[in-house]
Amino acid sequence: MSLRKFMHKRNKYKEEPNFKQLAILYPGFRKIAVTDIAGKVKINFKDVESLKILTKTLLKHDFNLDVDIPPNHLVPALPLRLNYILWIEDLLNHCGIQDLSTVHGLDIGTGAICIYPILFSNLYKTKMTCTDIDPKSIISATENIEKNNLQDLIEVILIKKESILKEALEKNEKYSFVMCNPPFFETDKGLGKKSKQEPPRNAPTGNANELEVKGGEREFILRLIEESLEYKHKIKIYTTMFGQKSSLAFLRNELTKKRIFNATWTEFCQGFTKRWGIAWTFEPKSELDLTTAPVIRTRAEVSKMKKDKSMEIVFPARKNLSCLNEVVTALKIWITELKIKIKEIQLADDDYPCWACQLIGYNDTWSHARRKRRMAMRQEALKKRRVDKSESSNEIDKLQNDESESTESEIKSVESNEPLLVCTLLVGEKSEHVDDSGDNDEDDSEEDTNNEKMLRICMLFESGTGGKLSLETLRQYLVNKLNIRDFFHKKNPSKPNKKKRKRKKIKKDQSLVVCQNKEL
Ligand SMILES: C[S@@+](CC[C@H](N)C(=O)[O-])C[C@H]1O[C@@H](n2cnc3c(N)ncnc32)[C@H](O)[C@@H]1O
Repeated sequence: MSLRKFMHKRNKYKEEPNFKQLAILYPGFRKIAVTDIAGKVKINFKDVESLKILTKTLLKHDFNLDVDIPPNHLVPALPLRLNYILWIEDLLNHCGIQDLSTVHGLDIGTGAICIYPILFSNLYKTKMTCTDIDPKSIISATENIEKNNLQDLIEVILIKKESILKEALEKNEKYSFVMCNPPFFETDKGLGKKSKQEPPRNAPTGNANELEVKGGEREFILRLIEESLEYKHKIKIYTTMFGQKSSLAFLRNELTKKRIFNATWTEFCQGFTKRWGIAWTFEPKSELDLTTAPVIRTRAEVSKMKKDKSMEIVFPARKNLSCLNEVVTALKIWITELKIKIKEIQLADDDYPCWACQLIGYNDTWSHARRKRRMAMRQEALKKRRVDKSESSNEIDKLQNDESESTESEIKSVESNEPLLVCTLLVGEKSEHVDDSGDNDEDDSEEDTNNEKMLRICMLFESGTGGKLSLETLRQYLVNKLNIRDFFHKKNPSKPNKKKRKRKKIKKDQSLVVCQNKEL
């Protein structure tokens, strides 16, 4: 499946480049262009030379940049590079920086074209410093910078392998962001491993120095995280890209282990490849909250959530909750009342209308909500009555003791600065829908009898000190708010509700006593 529709919304390559126009305008491109029997102009993506000319032509046509790509070096695919750049722009905007000409960025492992710095300075006049350990890449990068007259904005540093950030931070005290496209593969395994997989759609480019590193991308990024702990606020936003899906969970886990909670991740989707990005900061959340920054997460996430039936609420549409919009509006009100942060997620899923967000709760405002409400009402009533001074002061003391007990455990989680619950919420109308895997989504349609319109809220636990239990209690809270307990009990008549079970138990106990009395 093409991932083009999940590209960043401002990525100009969301629309396929017009190859016919490029062939007319650029003789170099014309040489590699072929016209198929339907009259469509194409190029051979399995040919390295064609890829090189495509990148050079697009840089000229879309950015007025002239570059040389030395032989046997990585040919940067522009849609991915732009996706990463636009995400960084989003993160900077999110922390209040709208004018990117005022910031200074750092690009680790810039490569022979110096692709990220030349695009950043071309697009936004951003000041960039870039590093690499490969002297040949540094020479070529410098030539490309000078060719485009960008030497006032970009400085290049040849660094030693040992440290990732040290030398760049010796040159400049502070950076607004750091970006990095590290070598993906483990030394001596990378290129070999690649050949065992399905043949790549595009010709592989790049040499072992560019693509391989000891320990692979994980080791490299772990080193970057370690070093970030040393330099902390010297860089406002730390980011990196990576190429293996399995690294996502690993790296997020590593950040959590190192108690770096102000972090986020995104997907970069282009053509038929997906890459991932993570970002973290040591700034206080009051100034820069990355957990609420814009991200792109595609349907794989959505499908996963839809398959996880354990944490979902399915209920029939009804007055005031008759469609997706009404449910989302109600949820937003209830969740805001609970002082849970809502971070909307852009899903870019045109086929399945749904709304998704990440919820971040620091305080358990949803457990025992009824008890808390009752307690508040009693306290209010007591204050009003003020009849017997001694009696009421005793009772008020008792209530205050009760309250302080219940809030103490909550305060602990608030003070720890670590969220109690981070979860993803996906809300949609439960309609006939075939997902990516080809599974029909109506497999479990036991609940939607009588052709009633059904709505669905899926909840996926991400992290938090409260564990999955806190998600379950939040689910219970929403079930109560939606007032759909009766619907559940109608569906499962064999399982009476709590009140009925209690009544049944009392009846049973009473009849037992009667029997015992009779026996006596
Ligand atoms: C995958 S290439 C990325 C090139 C370019 N940034 C791009 O996206 O097309 C990785 C680059 O990192 C460089 N590199 C490897 N180890 C490094 C280190 N410790 N510090 C800086 N650069 C490093 C390599 O020489 C190579 O140019």
